[in-house]
Amino acid sequence: MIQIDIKKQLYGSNGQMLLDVNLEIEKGDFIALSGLSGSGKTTLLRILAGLEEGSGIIKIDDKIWLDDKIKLPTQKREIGFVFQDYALFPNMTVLENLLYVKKDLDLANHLLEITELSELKKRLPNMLSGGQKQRVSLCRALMNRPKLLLMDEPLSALDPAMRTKLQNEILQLHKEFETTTIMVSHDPSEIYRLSNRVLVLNQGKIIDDGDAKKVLLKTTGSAKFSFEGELLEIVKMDVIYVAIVSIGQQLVEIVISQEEATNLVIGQKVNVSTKAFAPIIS
Ligand SMILES: Nc1ncnc2c1ncn2[C@@H]1O[C@H](COP(=O)(O)OP(=O)(O)OP(=O)(O)O)[C@@H](O)[C@H]1O
Repeated sequence: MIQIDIKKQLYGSNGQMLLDVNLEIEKGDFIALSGLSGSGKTTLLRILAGLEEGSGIIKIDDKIWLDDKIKLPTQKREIGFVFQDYALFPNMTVLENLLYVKKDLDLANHLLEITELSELKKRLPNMLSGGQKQRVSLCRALMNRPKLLLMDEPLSALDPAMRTKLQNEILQLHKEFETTTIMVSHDPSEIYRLSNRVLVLNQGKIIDDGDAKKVLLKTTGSAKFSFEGELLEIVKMDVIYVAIVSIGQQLVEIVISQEEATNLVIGQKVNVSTKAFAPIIS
C-alpha cells in the first residue's frame, strides 16, 4: 500500500495553484495519470521521486519517504523513473546502462530479451531508434526491482505502431514484476489497455478517480458514441456551417447550426457524440 498526501504551491499559467493530492494506491496497481497540460502531473511524479520539494506524507508499506521530519533522498527511494526523453547515459552501451543501476547480469539479459533488445546490447544509445531507447530506459528503470515505477508520457514521442508494441511489453513486464506503476498518459486507448485505475488531475486536484471504463466512457444522455476533440475551423458552405474537429489521428466534419457556429471558439475542446445504432467496425 502506498499512501500519498502531499501539497505544494505552484505558479501556474493562471496564477497560483495548490497541488493537493491525497490518495492510497494498492500494491501492484497500474495507475494512469491524466489531465490537462499544466495540471501538475509531472510535479506530482517528481515529488514522489524526491526530485522536487513538497510537503506532506509519502509512505510505502511501513517505510516513510516523506513526512515533517524525514525526506528520503531519491537514491534511497526504491523507484524507477522513465522520462519522455529517455535520459540514457550516452557513453555507455545498452547493457552498461542497465548494469549501472545494479550488477545483475541475469536480470539485465532477461529484461533485454523480453523487450527484444538482446541483439543490441553492445550498442551506444545514439545508434538506437526512439522506440529502442525507450525500451532500454524501461529496462533500466526495472533493474532495481522498484517499489514504485513512475513513467512520464513515456510513449508520446513514438509512432502509433511502436507505441502499441511498447504497450504490450509494458503490460508483459507489469504482469511479471507486478511493480506498482504510475504513468502519465493522454492516450485513451493506452490508458484503457494498461491501467486498472485512472486519476484525472485538474488545477492540482484529483477530479476523477476510477477504472478506465468509468472515467473514459463519458457518453452522456442517450448518446452512443462520444469523442473528445479539438475544434480546428468552422467553414460556411452555402447555408450550412461545418465544424472541422480533430479527434485522435483523424479530422472529422460535423454540420452545425448557425447558433453553434457563433458560440464555438476555434481551438476549444469539444465533445462529438452521436446516437448511431448500427456502427461499422472495419
Ligand atoms: N517548482 C515549481 N514551483 C512552482 N511552480 C511550478 C514548479 N514546477 C512547475 N510549476 C508550475 O506548475 C504547473 C504544473 O506543472 P506540471 O509540469 O506539473 O504540469 P503537467 O500537468 O505535467 O503539464 P504537461 O502535461 O504540460 O507536462 C505549471 O504551470 C508549472 O509552471
